[in-house]
Amino acid sequence: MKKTLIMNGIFISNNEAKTSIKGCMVIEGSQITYIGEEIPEPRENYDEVIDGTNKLYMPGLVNTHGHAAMSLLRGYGDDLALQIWLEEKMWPMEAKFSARDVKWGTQLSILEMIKGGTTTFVDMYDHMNEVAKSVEESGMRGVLTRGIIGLCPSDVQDAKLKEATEFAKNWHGGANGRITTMMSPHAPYTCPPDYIERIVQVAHDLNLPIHTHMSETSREVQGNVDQYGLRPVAHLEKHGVFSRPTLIAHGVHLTDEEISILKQYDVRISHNPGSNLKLASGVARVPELLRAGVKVSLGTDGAASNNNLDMFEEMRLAALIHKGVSGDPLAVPAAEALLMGTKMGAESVWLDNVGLLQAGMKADFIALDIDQPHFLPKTDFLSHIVYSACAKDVVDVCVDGNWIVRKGECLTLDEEKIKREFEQCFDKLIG
Ligand SMILES: CSC[C@H]1O[C@@H](n2cnc3c(O)ncnc32)[C@H](O)[C@@H]1O
Ligand SMILES: [Zn+2]
Repeated sequence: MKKTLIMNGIFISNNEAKTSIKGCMVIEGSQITYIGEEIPEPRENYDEVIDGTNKLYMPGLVNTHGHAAMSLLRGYGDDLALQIWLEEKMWPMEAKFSARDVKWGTQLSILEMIKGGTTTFVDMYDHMNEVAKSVEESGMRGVLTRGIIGLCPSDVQDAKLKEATEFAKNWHGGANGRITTMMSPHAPYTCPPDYIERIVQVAHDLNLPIHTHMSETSREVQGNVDQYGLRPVAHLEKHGVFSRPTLIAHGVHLTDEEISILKQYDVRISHNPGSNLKLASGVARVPELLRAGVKVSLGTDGAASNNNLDMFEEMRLAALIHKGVSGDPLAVPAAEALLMGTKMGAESVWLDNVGLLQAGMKADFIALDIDQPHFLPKTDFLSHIVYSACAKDVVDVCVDGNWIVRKGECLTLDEEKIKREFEQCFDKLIG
């Protein structure tokens, strides 16, 4: 088993008294086995010794909601509200997407994500075999799910459910355990109740979690009340969704009572501040959710509603917007925002062994080049990560003990080829 020593680095630690330590980290196979100030064994005992001078090591970022292939729609349909954006812009274009489009759109997003420090991402889309194969090739982690929109004839509903089931079954535990799967009714407004119940039944049969969009806009909430006489939380509860472990994307419009129901069921919320701001959906009640003990993580959503996949930006937005809205500077402190982007993100997708630099955890970590003006003074690196850093600062990325980015270059995917193929797909789509 390969044994690597990284020395002279600064490491973000989970020790509350000391948020970073100057020292070294040891990786054996796919695991972190040591982190501390001293070198635990003589240097000759290691297969690889890395000088971490001027590097800040931190856990890889976990993006808990997105649609990677939507990079093909970046900059298309800007400045619209969700429902019009979906119905008039996204869905008509997505109807033209082939498996090849999803492959190259996804690979472009994977490149953007891993070069920017994201080591795990959640993806809800169509043509998911292409996404899974791309994750496998890239070396990163993926929590993948075929998103199901049920506004279609019953034979099409049946076919989509079958495809989602086969995908979830075939890929759960795939890519050496780096891929896990979920079942996904797209949203309460796109899946009739009986269809939601059938999807929940499959999640029970396969022992898998559910991932869905919910309570993203006030229009959605009102529409649910008008159509079903219930707000989305009560509606999904009634149709059994929360009987499975559940990850909700957005959860912007929630009452106090709904927050306590979500807590009771241990439902997790993927907060997507960039997308919520861009689509004018509102600002999620993150401080209240956190105070109630709900697990809140961060997602970018797709590149068409963000318009990048930079998780540093989401951490910064999460730390800033809730201060602005509440008038409370402690609404989301920097340390909480970092946890949301790392450990809470991992826990939100039921990965308990990633998201922290600690012995016994998986070696999913990134290094930032801190020999740059915006990392001075060398005082509080946790603060610098949340308030000052960005995706471009990432130089090295390791997932499951394997380097997938070194010196800013992706080692697993062919960047030039991906850009070429992506542009060909795009030209064909608009041609
Ligand atoms: C069926 S695959 C996923 C589906 O979701 C759409 N989508 C992208 N962003 C959002 C969002 O913020 N709310 C709801 N739905 C969204 C995407 O266009 C795909 O059709
Ligand atoms: Zn989404």
